[in-house]
Amino acid sequence: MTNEQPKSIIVIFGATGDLAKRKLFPSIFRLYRENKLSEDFAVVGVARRPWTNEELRENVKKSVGNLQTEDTDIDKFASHFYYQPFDVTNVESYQELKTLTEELDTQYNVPGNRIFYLAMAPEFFGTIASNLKNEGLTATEGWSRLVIEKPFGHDYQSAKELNEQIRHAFSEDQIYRIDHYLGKEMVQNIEVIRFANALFEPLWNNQYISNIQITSSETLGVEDRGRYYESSGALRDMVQNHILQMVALLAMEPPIKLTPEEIRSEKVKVLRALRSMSIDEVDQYFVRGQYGKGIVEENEVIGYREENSVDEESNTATFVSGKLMIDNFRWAGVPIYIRTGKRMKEKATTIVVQFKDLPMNLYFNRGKDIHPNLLVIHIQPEEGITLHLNARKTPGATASTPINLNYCNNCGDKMNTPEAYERLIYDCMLGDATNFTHWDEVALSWKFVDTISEAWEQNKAKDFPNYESGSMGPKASDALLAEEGFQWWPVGESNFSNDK
Ligand SMILES: NC(=O)C1=CN([C@@H]2O[C@H](COP(=O)(O)OP(=O)(O)OC[C@H]3O[C@@H](n4cnc5c(N)ncnc54)[C@H](OP(=O)(O)O)[C@@H]3O)[C@@H](O)[C@H]2O)C=CC1
Ligand SMILES: O=C1O[C@H](COP(=O)(O)O)[C@@H](O)[C@H](O)[C@H]1O
Repeated sequence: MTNEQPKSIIVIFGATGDLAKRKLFPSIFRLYRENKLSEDFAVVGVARRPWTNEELRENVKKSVGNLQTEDTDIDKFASHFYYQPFDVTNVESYQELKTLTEELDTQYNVPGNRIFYLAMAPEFFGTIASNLKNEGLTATEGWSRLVIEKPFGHDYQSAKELNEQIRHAFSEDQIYRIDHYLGKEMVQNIEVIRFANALFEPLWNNQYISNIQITSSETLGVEDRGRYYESSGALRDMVQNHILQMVALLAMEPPIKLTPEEIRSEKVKVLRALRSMSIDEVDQYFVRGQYGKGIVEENEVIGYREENSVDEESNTATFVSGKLMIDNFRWAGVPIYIRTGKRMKEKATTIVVQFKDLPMNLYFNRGKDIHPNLLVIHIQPEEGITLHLNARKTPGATASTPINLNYCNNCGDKMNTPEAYERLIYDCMLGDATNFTHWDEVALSWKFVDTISEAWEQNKAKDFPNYESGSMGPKASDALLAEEGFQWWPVGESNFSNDK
């Protein structure tokens, strides 16, 4: 992060909601605490609840209380927050919002810069964007940017319609579509690990890599989001966005420059090269699962079909694993395995790059001891890298033993690692769209995922629930790799120790 102190008025639509409380207020506070904001900023919260400025400020203080340090004045921070109660479908209210933001420009010395953060249900995105434009809130002397939360559509068609609605009011370079995985330190680090190391980039292709595995497992169930999740499932909730974004970063060609346009253009090429499937072929490449009851972190938990707002015969997948093929020169023949699910054994996001075996290994009994070189990128909860190598441990011995080289990015000081939302809000203030998703990426991801959803809607799962809570998913997910002689490597903490 740079030390610039961008000035803007941030309008949060949905300021009384969960996202604002859990992610947005704390992230803005951290930026303030780290002196990234100066005193020249204001936040206007919008929602229907008849709160006052004081009530919003009290809620802000509550949500950031645990982040306070000795040298931050939480009351002073909260005094930058203002509240405007209105229904976003009510056009007249936007004039009052306009007047307030203009007054705040003068009070906080802000040159007309605006961030409109839509922390609300997607059905309101189009209406808010049009009203902002039609009522003149975007016609200021400074810049205006629109930040949009997920889900961006339900499939390609609905995403396209939503995009068209928004584009009537904002140009593509004013739209910042959030994918919070792109704000994670180690996701941003993929590019650096690849392009700043002479060791990896020459090997980063189908001559030397046998397969890549991306796991994003959660221990949580659907919590109180049953209604949303029933229409989304793991495929739309995680694969269409976060997982495909990681695939694109891992597989893209080196961009000619590190500009948002060049990086995006390389990511788009990967998404275009994803092997498409016919509906009948989906089962060869993808496995779905739904959790039943079980034990997670020593607690008994209920199955998905027993969760609130979930159909007791639900066909929704809470787990997806799949084999992606990228049909281009670099990756032809290298499977990229992905898996994500709720109520799994461990909370971890881990990427494992498995290198091909040597043509002949003098130190191992071939077929018995196989210790391939692995590069493991730990995205969360640990942030770091492990390189699995082979070396002689005992002096004079002829045998080789697997050893791990570990680098941990957040072991020293977890407090100071910026949160994903903190980075993304700051990037947006600076006008850096690198870590936001462009429409072209969203469109291609939906087209890829739509075939799978269609296949699964046509052929209902007959074996749901098919994995126990606290496991690593259904057996068919292991079989997907076993068919080609591979196995899922351990994820999370179990892959982050020196004694393996
Ligand atoms: N919560 C999370 O962790 C995440 C959320 N998201 C996305 O962020 C968005 C917001 O989610 P979340 O905060 O959880 O949702 P909530 O339901 O908690 O909040 C919704 C907000 O919208 C306001 N609202 C609803 N209708 C209107 C209206 N007609 N006019 C004005 N305000 C209205 C509500 O306030 P009031 O009732 O006072 O009007 C509330 O502030 C969604 O798109 C979600 O998918 C994405 C990733 C994670
Ligand atoms: O976008 C989402 O992500 C979370 C997982 O995010 P993480 O940062 O905790 O890995 C997931 O729980 C949620 O269902 C999904 O909407």
